[in-house]
Amino acid sequence: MAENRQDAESRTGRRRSTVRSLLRLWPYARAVRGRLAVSVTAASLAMLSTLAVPVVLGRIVDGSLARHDLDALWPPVGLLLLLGLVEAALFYTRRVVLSRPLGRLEATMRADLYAKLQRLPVSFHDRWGSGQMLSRATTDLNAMRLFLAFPLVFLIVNSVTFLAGTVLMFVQDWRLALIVLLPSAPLLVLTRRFESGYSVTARLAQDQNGDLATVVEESVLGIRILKAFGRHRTMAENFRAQSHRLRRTELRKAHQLANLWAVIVGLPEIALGCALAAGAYLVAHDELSAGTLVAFLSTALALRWPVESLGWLLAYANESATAADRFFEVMDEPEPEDRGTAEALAAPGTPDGIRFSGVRFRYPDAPDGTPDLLAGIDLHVRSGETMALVGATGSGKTTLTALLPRLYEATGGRITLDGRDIAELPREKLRELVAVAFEEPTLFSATVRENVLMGAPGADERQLAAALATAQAGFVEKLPAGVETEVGEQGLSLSGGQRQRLALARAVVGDPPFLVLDDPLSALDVHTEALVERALREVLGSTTALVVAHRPSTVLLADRVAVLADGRIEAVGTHRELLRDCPHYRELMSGEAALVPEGGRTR
Ligand SMILES: Nc1ncnc2c1ncn2[C@@H]1O[C@H](COP(=O)(O)OP(=O)(O)OP(=O)(O)O)[C@@H](O)[C@H]1O
Repeated sequence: MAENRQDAESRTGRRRSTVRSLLRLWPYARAVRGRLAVSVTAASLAMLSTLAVPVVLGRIVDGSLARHDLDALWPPVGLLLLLGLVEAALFYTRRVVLSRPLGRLEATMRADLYAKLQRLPVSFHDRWGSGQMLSRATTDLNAMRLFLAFPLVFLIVNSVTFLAGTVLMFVQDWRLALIVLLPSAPLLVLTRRFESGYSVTARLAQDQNGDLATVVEESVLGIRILKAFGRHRTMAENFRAQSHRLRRTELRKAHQLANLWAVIVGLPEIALGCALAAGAYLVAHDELSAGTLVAFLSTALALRWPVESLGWLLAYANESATAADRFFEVMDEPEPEDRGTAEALAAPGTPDGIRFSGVRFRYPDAPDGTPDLLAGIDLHVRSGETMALVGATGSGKTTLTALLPRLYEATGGRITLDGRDIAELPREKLRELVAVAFEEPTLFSATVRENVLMGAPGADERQLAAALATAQAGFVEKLPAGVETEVGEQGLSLSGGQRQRLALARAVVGDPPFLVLDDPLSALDVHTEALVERALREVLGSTTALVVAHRPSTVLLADRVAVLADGRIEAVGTHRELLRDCPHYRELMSGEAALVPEGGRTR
């Protein structure tokens, strides 16, 4: 997380172009371009009708009012009323025409982001805090939708209005127009400077938002641990510190915006005051009619909104550009290339089981100079055999098993399943062949049926019942709604043993030919352990399996045992053989393993 924040801060230091970032939204915005055009046209016409009001006012002052002809007053007054109605109708159209398609656009972008997150490798998720993803999928997407709905339209409309108003002012009186436009040059310089400063702060705020979401998520998920260890206060302090940091950044944003706003509002007001004084002088000297002055000042006043709104439109555009950057940062992440082909799968396999040959692996963020975590693994799990994998804590057992379904890609060597190189199998097909149950049996907020069938979406009722029976998950029948009972985060809380048996059912429901189990008996009480063990014996009887084991009861489920040490397989044999011949194994099984240094063995 700390690393994430550092990343975020270093990213904020990078200069970027707001326009370029926003242009990246075009592939999505293209789908609503017709409606965007209608919205911009409607809003432009509405603003132009606002500008027509001063012209009519000028005519009233110089015409019917100057001549004291009240009858001639009604047509222009009626016109003013009509202009008001047209303006209201056009603004309504502008809003309505975009709301529905933009909702769809946001949903499409969110679906794309979600699909991308599913495709990205586990190593990506190792690096990024979940809150960063959460804030991208919610706040950032929302910011981009709002930008297309409002600021984008008004940046265009206000520019058109400003140009039209400027032309009108020059037509009315070029001298007064020059006075009013005098502050434009300093305003341009100022907004440019504001933009670069504000984009850095906006990026920082959005990243800090993501970090804060991660803290909230971790503390909600880990609430039991936090309470049990009395750490909730520390976590609350951590949260407070982070939210304080975010508050400071938000305040900095508000300051930057306030400074810009003061100038954006102040300078034109001064210019307008000067124009009024000059106009009054010209009228007094008969160089300008009173009606033209009224029309001019009304036009200048009508341009206040396009100029004053510039501040927050720029701020919004900046935040949306930052949101787009953060969105595309994820979308641009390279996906692991899948060299696998269907032909490789079609090739007849030999019943060779699982074979690791010279397999090497190191995590991308492993410190330079450290040896590879797996430094040449040679191991053969015969077809139909159960192989237990033991080793000191941190020796790389979980990592080795994660290479089989290609959750991580081996950095060297070759792994074959029944003679077929896993690198040549399409990843999706490979994962149908290799089922996995992890140490922490994760259940989703869904029914028991949905959780189990996640292992084989096409499986029928009979296979579901068989998988539950194999996993000794008879307790399901006693749940309030049987297999339809909601479990997981927002459902019924199950015991550790129950969760582990459902995870096992999920692993076996598709009758996978290869099974990987990461310490399936961890943290179970004696009674539950016996139940899960019985379930495991059933499961292991029909497949080729690699089982990470920490204790003798798990090891005894296996036909043979492989000992992992210093990145290599140190010994392979039956439990008895290894107890007799392998001192390291004896240490591991006798509980002396605690004395074994991380990743290696006692020397
Ligand atoms: N995602 C990761 N990124 C970087 N290093 C990692 C990652 N996951 C694990 N490691 C490191 O790799 C080493 C091996 O971890 P692994 O989980 O494979 O060990 P293990 O043998 O299964 O340990 P245990 O018996 O405690 O479960 C550890 O030093 C760990 O810190």
